[in-house]
Amino acid sequence: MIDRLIAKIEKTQNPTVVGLDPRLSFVPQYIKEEAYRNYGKTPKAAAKAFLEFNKKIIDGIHDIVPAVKPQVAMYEQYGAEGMQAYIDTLQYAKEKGLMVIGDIKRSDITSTAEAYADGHIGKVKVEEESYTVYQQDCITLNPYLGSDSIDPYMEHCKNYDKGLFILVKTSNPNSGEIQDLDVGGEKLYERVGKMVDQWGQSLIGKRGYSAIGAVVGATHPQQAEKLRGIMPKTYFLVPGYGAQGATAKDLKGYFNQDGLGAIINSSRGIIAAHQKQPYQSKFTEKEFYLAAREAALDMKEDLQQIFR
Ligand SMILES: O=c1ccn([C@@H]2O[C@H](COP(=O)(O)O)[C@@H](O)[C@H]2O)c(=O)[nH]1
Repeated sequence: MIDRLIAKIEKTQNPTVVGLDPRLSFVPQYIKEEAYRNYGKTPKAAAKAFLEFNKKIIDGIHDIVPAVKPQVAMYEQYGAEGMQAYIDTLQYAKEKGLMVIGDIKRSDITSTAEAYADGHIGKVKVEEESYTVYQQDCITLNPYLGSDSIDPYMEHCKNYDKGLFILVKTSNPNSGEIQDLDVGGEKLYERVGKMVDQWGQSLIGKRGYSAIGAVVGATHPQQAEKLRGIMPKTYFLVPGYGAQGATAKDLKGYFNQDGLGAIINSSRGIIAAHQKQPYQSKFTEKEFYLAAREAALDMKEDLQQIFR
């Protein structure tokens, strides 16, 4: 998985992942009106509107970014119909050649983790038949339950060429309440970083990076620099650029000398660009996907300064 991701980053010359975190307030009126006409103002209508919205966004960006990161919470809140929109979004993104990072942040005891792993990055069996339900190349996990909670996913990474991004230092303002605690002379996030690096050693790809990556928020550049030193073979998934305030200037320390090692996420900053300047003045509401494309190209150019 990690070699495929690196190949896509190199092909697009763009270490960006577009977060597919739809909200009804982002969806243009014409899409919502059609959904409400067909299904009333129901969770089903919201889900149908999300799928239509996502497909247009994917059409707008699929050739200029390597990956998308659908955030499951946005879909799950609408129940079964929402999850169908999630599943259909994954499939459409894969059809368009994108790598897919499912932001599902799961964590549980081994026997339950096996079910999550089968469903999300493996296959589920119904008697002698087996099915791929969620078309994801990698998923996010919470490491709080320890290594036995991660093991089932590691097996599937090996068997199905999949990957993980494990929470190490999250972007939210209060992440330090737990992640910065002192544990025997080091910070908890450093200890977790070392553990993730260790877990990843058996899954190093041809390019020298592991299929077991880490989530490291763009809003914590000092901590990221420490982690970069602690875990040189671990790819970082970096949320926090754009809507959460981080800029390209904060991001140099997230990358290795080879120009690889990090992929930067922006969700609201791209998919809701049509509601913000300068894009709002340039594009009509119906052209929201063109606004997203331009915002993604602007982000690509912004990130170039890291490598100059
Ligand atoms: O530490 C973390 C881990 C995950 N996220 C997720 O990334 C996106 C960020 O969205 P923006 O609109 O670009 O702020 C969202 O899905 C979060 O759940 C994170 O922000 N920080």
